Amino acid sequence: MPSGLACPMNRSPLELHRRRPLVVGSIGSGEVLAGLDPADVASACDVVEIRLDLLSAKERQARGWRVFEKIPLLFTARRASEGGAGDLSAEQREAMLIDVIAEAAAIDIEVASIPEMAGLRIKLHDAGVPWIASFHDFRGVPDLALLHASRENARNSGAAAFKAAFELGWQLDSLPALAQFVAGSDFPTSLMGMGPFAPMSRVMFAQLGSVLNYGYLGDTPTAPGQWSARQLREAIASVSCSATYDPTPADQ
Ligand SMILES: O=C1C[C@@](O)(C(=O)O)C[C@@H](O)[C@@H]1O
Repeated sequence: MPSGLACPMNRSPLELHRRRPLVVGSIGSGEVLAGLDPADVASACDVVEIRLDLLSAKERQARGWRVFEKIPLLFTARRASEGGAGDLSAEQREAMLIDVIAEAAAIDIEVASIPEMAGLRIKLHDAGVPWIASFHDFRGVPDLALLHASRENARNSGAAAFKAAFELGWQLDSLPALAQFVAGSDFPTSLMGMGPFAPMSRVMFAQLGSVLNYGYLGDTPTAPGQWSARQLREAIASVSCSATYDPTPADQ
């Protein structure tokens, strides 16, 4: 199901499509943000994620992300229980995200934060800015029923896509069901492992139709086991598209 994400400020729209896995370059500190060359970033990824929770108040005010004027920006203010820094309250995170709506191609809202971000979701709807419903488990592979319920919650709440990141160690027997969760979905979905098998899982899930695939920019990973965005882009590009398993018609 193609899903055009409208973008303010003339940034190119994000087209979420399982046959075109996008690479998100995630920025994990103000120092990294200040040191990036926009042309270099544009060649490494399709979307830049600004982790507002990983920037200081001063760095947020400086709005250093404006140098990426031609690259779609995805803003995140991660809740502490899902790996966010600074133990920010829901009110603080919502205020940070509202402050960047005009610059955003998309906003990340955890599934767990959907109820408390009602005000933000109304503003995003009014501004025509899509949001990605996210889910994180740093301890292991989540129960598949929970993943399905979370994705339905995301869909019913108006998200443009569902994304889940989870620790992937030796639970490799869970891979066939996870593969089906992505490849068999009629709703834009992203999956990614973290930890020991993160790298291979990110290429595999991209092959299976994961729409947003995260790597880091600069030298600071924003999740355990990430590739750099450039490495991930090259790895995804180097696997055969004909190997893509897609049980649904191409126009879905
Ligand atoms: O949700 C995600 C995905 C991520 O956790 C990853 O596993 O690459 C990295 C985070 O910065 C981002 O917000």
